[in-house]
Amino acid sequence: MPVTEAPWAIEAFGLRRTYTTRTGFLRPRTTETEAVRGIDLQVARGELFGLLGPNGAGKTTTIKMLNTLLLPTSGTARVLGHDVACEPVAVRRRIGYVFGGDRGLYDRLTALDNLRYFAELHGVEPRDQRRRIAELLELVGLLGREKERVEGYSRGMRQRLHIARGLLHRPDVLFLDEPSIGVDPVAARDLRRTVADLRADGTTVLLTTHYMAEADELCDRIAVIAGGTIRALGTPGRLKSRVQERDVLEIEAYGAGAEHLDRIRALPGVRGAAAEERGSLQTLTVQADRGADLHAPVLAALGGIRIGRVVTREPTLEDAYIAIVEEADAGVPDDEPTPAREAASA
Ligand SMILES: Nc1ncnc2c1ncn2[C@@H]1O[C@H](COP(=O)(O)OP(=O)(O)OP(=O)(O)O)[C@@H](O)[C@H]1O
Repeated sequence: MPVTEAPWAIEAFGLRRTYTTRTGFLRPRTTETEAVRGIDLQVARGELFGLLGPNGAGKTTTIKMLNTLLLPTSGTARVLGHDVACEPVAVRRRIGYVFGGDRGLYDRLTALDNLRYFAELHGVEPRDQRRRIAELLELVGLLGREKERVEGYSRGMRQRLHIARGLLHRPDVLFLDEPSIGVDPVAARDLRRTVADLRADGTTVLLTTHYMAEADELCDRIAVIAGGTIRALGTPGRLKSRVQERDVLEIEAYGAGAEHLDRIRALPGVRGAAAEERGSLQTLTVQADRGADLHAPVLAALGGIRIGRVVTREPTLEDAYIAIVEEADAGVPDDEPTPAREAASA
């Protein structure tokens, strides 16, 4: 019988995961956290798919179920046609997993020795190792630096070495969990280029990131997860179209509190307001109906506090993301089409 390859690189249907934790010694208590509450997802072969969501949304839990590190509480998922729960070995053979941060490399070894060690661990044939490692060092831009100890590497270089490590066994699907965390902007740009090259080579990539510009630049499609469910799914353009009828007012402020944001949210024409803190400076982002001139009323709502730069700009993917997550927080029901719902309505 001819072997037919699955059309999708990744599929998930009704994927759920609940964590059970026990606390207390004398009076033990069990707490249940529903981290993922029914995710439906289909990622095409060769696609670069982004998972975005606030802290605790369930992104890492989803990735860990898809890459066989965690068993789903219910639902099913397949990678390249292999069921993650019933055929974990077949799945592991075809995937790579790269996570951000400092774990997973041997600092006292050179980059080359790290890659040799992991090549052995992944069962890369000894005669292929030298060529494969050279290819990967070239791909991630570390050729010429491979004989240096990793302890002297910058964060960006470490991340690129992590990616090389994850690709040693030529996986068809690569899970990249926050690769650019803590990496400076120039190194992050180099990393993005490496990720784009992977996609150009035909690798399917599932990427989680908190950097919207990164997701906008790289991803073919994005799913926004909040509270353990997918709240929006589509191309970056499609997600941005959700906020295209809006203007965004950006205000630098010093000392704005929750009461100021509430006052702004109550203004007619305002669709949402969020604040990002950087030291004593806050950047307030106010989304308003297009054409509603809110300059004066917003400044009045901030009466009494020091204001810096004020600009009106076009909405970005980040604004769409904020709008989606705020709707989720406000308990607005989500009406995203999912594979399961599409099949049900067909
Ligand atoms: N091992 C665990 N035991 C208990 N609860 C957990 C465990 N791991 C995660 N959680 C909880 O599950 C929820 C989802 O966590 P998860 O790490 O999947 O989110 P995330 O979207 O990856 O967040 P972040 O962006 O912060 O990495 C959170 O409420 C988290 O506290």
